[in-house]
Amino acid sequence: MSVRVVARIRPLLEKEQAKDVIVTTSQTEDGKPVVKIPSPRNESEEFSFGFNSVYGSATTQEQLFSAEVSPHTKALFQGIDVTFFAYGVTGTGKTHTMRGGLKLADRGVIPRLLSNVFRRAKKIGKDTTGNTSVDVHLSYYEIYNDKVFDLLEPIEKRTVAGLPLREKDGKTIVVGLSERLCQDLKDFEKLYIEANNNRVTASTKLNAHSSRSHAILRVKLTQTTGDMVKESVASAIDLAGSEDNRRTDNGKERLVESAAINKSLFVLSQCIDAISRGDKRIPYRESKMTRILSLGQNNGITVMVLNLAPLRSYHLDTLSSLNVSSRAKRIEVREIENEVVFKTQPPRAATSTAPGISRQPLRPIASTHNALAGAIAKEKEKPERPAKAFHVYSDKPQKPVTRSVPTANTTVRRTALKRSSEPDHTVSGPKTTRPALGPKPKAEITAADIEAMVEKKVAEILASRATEQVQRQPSPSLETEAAQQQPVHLSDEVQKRLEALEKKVDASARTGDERSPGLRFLMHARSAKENGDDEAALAHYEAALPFFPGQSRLISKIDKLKAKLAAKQAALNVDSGFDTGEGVDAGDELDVQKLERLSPAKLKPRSPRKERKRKAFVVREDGESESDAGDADHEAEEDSVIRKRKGKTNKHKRSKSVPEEEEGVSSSSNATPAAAASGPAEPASADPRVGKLLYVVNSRDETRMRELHGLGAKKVKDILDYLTVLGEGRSLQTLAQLRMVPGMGGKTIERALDSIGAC
Ligand SMILES: Nc1ncnc2c1ncn2[C@@H]1O[C@H](COP(=O)(O)OP(=O)(O)OP(=O)(O)O)[C@@H](O)[C@H]1O
Repeated sequence: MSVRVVARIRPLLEKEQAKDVIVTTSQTEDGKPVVKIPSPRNESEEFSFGFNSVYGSATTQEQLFSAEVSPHTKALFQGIDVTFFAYGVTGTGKTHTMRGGLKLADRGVIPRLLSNVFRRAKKIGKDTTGNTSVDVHLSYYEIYNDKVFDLLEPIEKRTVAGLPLREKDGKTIVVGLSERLCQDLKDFEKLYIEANNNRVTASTKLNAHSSRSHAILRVKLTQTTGDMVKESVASAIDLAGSEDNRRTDNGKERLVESAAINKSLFVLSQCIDAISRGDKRIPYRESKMTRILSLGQNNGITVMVLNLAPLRSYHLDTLSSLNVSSRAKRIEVREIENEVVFKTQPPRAATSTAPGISRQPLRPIASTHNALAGAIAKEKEKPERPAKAFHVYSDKPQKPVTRSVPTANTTVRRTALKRSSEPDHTVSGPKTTRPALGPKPKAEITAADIEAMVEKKVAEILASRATEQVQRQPSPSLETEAAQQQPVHLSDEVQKRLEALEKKVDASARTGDERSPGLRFLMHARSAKENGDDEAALAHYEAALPFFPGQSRLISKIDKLKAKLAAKQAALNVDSGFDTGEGVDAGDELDVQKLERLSPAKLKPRSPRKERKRKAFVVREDGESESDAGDADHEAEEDSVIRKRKGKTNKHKRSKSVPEEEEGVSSSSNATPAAAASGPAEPASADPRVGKLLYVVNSRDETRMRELHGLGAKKVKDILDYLTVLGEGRSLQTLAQLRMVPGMGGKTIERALDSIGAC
């Protein structure tokens, strides 16, 4: 079964006006529900995105619950895990959907679900005249700035690092998470209200109670009949909203949070993309949220609610979330009942008797059954039933099952995956042994920490893509590989620009300019853009925004890239034929020709002549002339940031050290990216070792690089980082280029060449 994806459009709020509504609901001719939204470039064109269900602004909480949640409580009691999560831009109604208001009619999915669970549990007890008992345990935690905090514990107990995650028996575990027994709805409400007070919220202009963290509620049901114990979990997740910092007027701290939130959502969209493409490697591990959500790895039922605001002011963000969520429909999950476990000796022994139930953190199930999603067209083979792999649960030494289950006399019949009843002896000591955090833990998370985290994640994603690309290629012998390799050339001009920018960033970091991380992001963004990787460029520009709040050129670049990617995605949807009736509707007003005009990666190959012409004259899809105007302006902005700082801190040195750098940049502003990318190549070296060395480097294969003399872990990492900045599919062509990598001096290269020669 696929992830069920439903869209919910919120009503207009006070002060919002009907004339600004651009998102509407509709149906295809064969009755499939769609959300419609105009193209940001041409209002007369409309995109249609299909979902399993679409709920308009008049939908009540009761209606949504009855249609999307209530039917799954039966499955939950059958032992199937269920996950509901709300996704969408900030202020679109995720918290309203999940939590809702205090009035009875306004209550959201979570209180209604609990109410259902208790009612059903009571009925089961009655129907079985007490033979079956149902225990309900609650865990509630948040992921704030990529750290996990227990919401059922007082804030003073939080540690700086938050709770660690661990993989165990195919599940992602939050180590040390507390669990509370709830007898009835009143118990739950008390706990839930208290916990929500702990949740990190802050005011923003857009939404007075905007949630700054992802909140995950875990409801564990333990049904005991005689010596049989069945356990299942309902997870209800209210994701933090991606947000547009222009509209929120965020302060610096909020901007840093925002970068972390946007990044984790970016990683989620990367996971969805990777799954729907059928990639082997899904980047779950790049963020805690995706690791916990394990979308597509979890067995059971998953319902994603896409919350939408109907307004024009959300246009691009809405389009982007429609794109992501419409792809999520392709994710396959398995509805597998959890195993019944019989009361027995300590479950740890049971686990040790169950061979083969160990998690392969990144691939196992996703790469098998969700390879299906992307490969639906490729092959219809049924993958093997996987070891069960999901859930968000606590492995804290246990109360629930172990407490109520005798520890002798009975045996385990099946593979015991009674994870939450397993005492975890490997878990480190109780949380109180960790250094307690002061009342304001947020103060300890610096902008630099977040910046490093964000940068690392983006770099990792890009690096993993690159690695994957290398892995996909067959691996012929070194000689033939080196000979066959056709590196993409970056001209001297482009190299100079990147080098100059890099110097500026370093200089800015040395003098402690707090915007230096932002400059670094800009550099990475430009590099990605040069290389045609718009997604990476967008991610880096967005990461840079908090450091240059309100900068119009940067904002405009982000908008243009978003529009470009949205159009590109829409074009791909149509092109692949996948989304007929779902996603962009090929039968609608859009046609391939129109999309082609919108799409940056034109669908049809051009003749070389046309291509040359295009490079010379064409206006890029993002609205910038392919001549230098756009980049030059932007560069000027970056330069001005640096010049201002230099003016302040280093005036007297400027005349000596700056000209070379500035010359590099200003001359580069005259170079068009297209022209630069097609500039003349440097002559190839006559020394055959050079080709081999460059081949090994460009393979991005860490192990092979480490085999060369002089390339230790740090240097290899520097090379990989440099290649990441260079972009996917790009490579170093000359030793001169290799020398630009930090730490790759002449001696190092000589040693590496010698070792190549020796092998
Ligand atoms: N279906 C709805 N009916 C009535 N009001 C709604 C609905 N959906 C959202 N709202 C209102 O819209 C505002 C924003 O909603 P909410 O706080 O749930 O957004 P959110 O997506 O959770 O935002 P964030 O990501 O910032 O937490 C709130 O005032 C909420 O009451």
